[in-house]
Amino acid sequence: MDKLVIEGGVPLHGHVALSGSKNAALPILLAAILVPEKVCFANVPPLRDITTTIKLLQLLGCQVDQEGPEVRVTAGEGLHPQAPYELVRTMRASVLCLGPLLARLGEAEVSLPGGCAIGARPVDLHLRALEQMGAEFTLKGGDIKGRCDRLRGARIAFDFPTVGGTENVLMAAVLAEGETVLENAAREPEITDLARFLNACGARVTGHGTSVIRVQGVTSLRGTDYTIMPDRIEAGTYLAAAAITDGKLVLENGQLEHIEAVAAKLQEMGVHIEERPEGLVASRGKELHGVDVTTQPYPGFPTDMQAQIMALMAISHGSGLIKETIFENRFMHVSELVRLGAEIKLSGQSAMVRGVSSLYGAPVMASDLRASASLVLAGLAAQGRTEVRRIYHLDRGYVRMEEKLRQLGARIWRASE
Ligand SMILES: CC(=O)N[C@H]1[C@@H](OP(=O)(O)OP(=O)(O)OC[C@H]2O[C@@H](n3ccc(=O)[nH]c3=O)[C@H](O)[C@@H]2O)O[C@H](CO)[C@@H](O)[C@@H]1O
Ligand SMILES: C=C(OP(=O)(O)O)C(=O)O
Repeated sequence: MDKLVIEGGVPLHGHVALSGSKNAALPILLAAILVPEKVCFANVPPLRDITTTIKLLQLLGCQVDQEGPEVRVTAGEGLHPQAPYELVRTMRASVLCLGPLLARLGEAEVSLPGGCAIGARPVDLHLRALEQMGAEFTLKGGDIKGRCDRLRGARIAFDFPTVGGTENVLMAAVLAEGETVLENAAREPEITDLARFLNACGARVTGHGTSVIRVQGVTSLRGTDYTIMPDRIEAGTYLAAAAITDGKLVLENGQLEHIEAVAAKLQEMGVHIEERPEGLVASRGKELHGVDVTTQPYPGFPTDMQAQIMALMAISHGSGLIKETIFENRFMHVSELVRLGAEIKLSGQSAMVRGVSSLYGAPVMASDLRASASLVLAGLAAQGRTEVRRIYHLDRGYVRMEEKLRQLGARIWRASE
């Protein structure tokens, strides 16, 4: 197993190129199941989750080839409807093949993903919405088995603006008969990216980016070329890296409009962020201050940035309260940040962070993807040596993070345990 070793205390400087978005690429690659012709994707981030998705597409009968960030998928004849547990358990996003398989084949057999370190992560809202469109489900041996004739359009009002649920239903609706209206739909930029891809294939989706999405079903989709959007969570993480090390970074292809809530909180803390032609420029102001943060669905502050802003608050002046409202167990990084000298008190879904003047290197354990990123950030700021173990979590979502950081001046390397 690999670990990252960090000698902290070096301010980061330079340009960093953002990779394609993991959370956009995963559903969009699976949406290719809907398209019988070849689809050519660019800017696909070379990540462990992408490799898993490609394996899944191949198991489902798609032809896939990959050259770096370019991935070509053909979902021709002879598709299979089964997504096995071995793959689904390693990547929750696998459940997003349910909507496309039902729409394309009229059947799907996808293992129930189960929970993960950050929470239970149920899919009841996905299933209920697909049932409204005519699908029938049974659960046997841990597998969801779904069947339908051609799905029919429906008016679906989500109880909560679920990101995965909106994606699954949106993909199912593009080939359904008639109109589907999704109310209280998720508004995340990754949903917009998915809708744009589907429209490029001939789908008729409007309203994406708002909470009411309308889909006029069509009978088939055609192949296209599509470039995945840049990763806004990677962007937020590097903004935090500039601030926590007291450096100055230019995030090439960073888009402020996708991370306004994050930028606003960082600015409130004292970070300078500017949008320039060369990218987003971030540097620390004179002094950083703690702020209160509550995670919310987009356009609110993203849960995927909660751990990283906590690391930054750990070395800011004053205190701040962080409330996590999306996942019930997304505070696993707290005890590890405390090992580095942070002062954080947990109470239910809230964490009170009292800034300290410095952190001190220590061995720490990553429990999930963004927790890993927060420990790397803290390690970059800490005095002495930090070792972050179990970084397979980090590799699920950050492209060559240690190489990118090293190019910015960080003393960080990968070693095996
Ligand atoms: C709203 C939100 O911030 N969603 C995040 C969530 O998406 P992801 O798609 O994983 O999760 P959802 O948006 O669906 O879930 C958000 C909340 O709804 C609940 N829920 C969801 C589906 C369902 O069928 N039943 C149900 O009860 C979940 O338990 C959770 O509390 O994790 C991703 C990875 O960290 C993030 O990129 C998304 O931004
Ligand atoms: C937890 C995350 O991803 P996933 O939904 O793939 O687990 C994330 O992107 O922060």
